[in-house]
Amino acid sequence: MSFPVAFYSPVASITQDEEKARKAKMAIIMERYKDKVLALPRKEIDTNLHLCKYEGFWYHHGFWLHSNANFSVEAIMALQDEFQALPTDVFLSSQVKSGTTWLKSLGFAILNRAKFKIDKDSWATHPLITTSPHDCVPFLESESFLNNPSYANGLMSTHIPYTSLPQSIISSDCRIVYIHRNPKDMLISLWHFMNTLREDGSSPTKLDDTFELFRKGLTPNGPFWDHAIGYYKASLERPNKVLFLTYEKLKEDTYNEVKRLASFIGSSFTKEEEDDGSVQEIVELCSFKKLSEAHKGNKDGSHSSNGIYFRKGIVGDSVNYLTTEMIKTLDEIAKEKFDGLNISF
Ligand SMILES: Nc1ncnc2c1ncn2[C@@H]1O[C@H](COP(=O)(O)OS(=O)(=O)O)[C@@H](OP(=O)(O)O)[C@H]1O
Repeated sequence: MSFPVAFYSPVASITQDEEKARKAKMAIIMERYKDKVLALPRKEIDTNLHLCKYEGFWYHHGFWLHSNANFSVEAIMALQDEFQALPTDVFLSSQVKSGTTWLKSLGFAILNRAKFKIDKDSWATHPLITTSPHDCVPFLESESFLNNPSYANGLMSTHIPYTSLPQSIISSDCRIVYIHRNPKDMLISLWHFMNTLREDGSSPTKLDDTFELFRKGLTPNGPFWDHAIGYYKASLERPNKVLFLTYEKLKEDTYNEVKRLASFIGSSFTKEEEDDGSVQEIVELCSFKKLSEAHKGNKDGSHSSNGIYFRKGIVGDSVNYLTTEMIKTLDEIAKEKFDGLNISF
């Protein structure tokens, strides 16, 4: 399958000339980093998953070489060379399938609440509903961002590991918010997602196979554990700059975590807003229930793919799929990797 051209952009459609221009730009980036990428260790896992290892993490390579490689290692290299963060920027970071869509929704609703009202009567016209969380907050390393950096309105997201972020993000005063998720739930979410993307008629990936890859760290932006550790350590070293959230805590105490998030990104709720129900309205607007109702099953138009980001949205679903042996293996890896660190698994 291929994603719609403007998948991660707020532009529903682009002209043929614009399409030509963006392809030309991506071709330049591909060419610029060709030799560097060719020299990287590679794993051709199957027709849908070709990974290469860069700075300790695995990535897709090539923007159009593979069906779902909207992200690519070339993009990360280009960002490392060129991207300039502003001190006022906010970056929402995550591993895939760890709460990215939720965090994007919350960040966007919080920071834009003066522009896009969050009271129930305004929900129908809110961009999180009329477009999608992924349209509202672009991925830094996505093809559409690289082609349209003007989309960067101060709120961006990324799956890039902390240690590979463009230097200007690390050294500037911007804020980084990371969302971590229990690796077992993340794995099950990823497995379902990969099979949902598989529209080429091939048989679904077996859980055993995805488990094996995950265990070895062979998932896009993996190893999962190293990704979390990078941001966790950064949050300890620079607590005013990096906030480490977890999907589970956000589920358990959404109201207070949303307040904490707002305060961290410099947009605290006033006493008046708390009293008039604004926090609760954001919680509900960004809830799995509201967003999945708005996007799931919508198979028409330019946002046809948005439903794939909503499955169950619960904590602990992995116990319904993983064997006792698989759980034991993953817990042992986490225990060893997260030893001495207060990271949940
Ligand atoms: N608003 C909200 N609240 C709670 N949970 C939510 C929400 N939106 C998405 N989800 C669940 O998050 C999982 C998808 O993860 P990501 O958003 O990180 O996916 S992606 O990396 O952007 O593709 C996936 O988890 P699973 O249901 O376990 O598969 C989604 O259902």
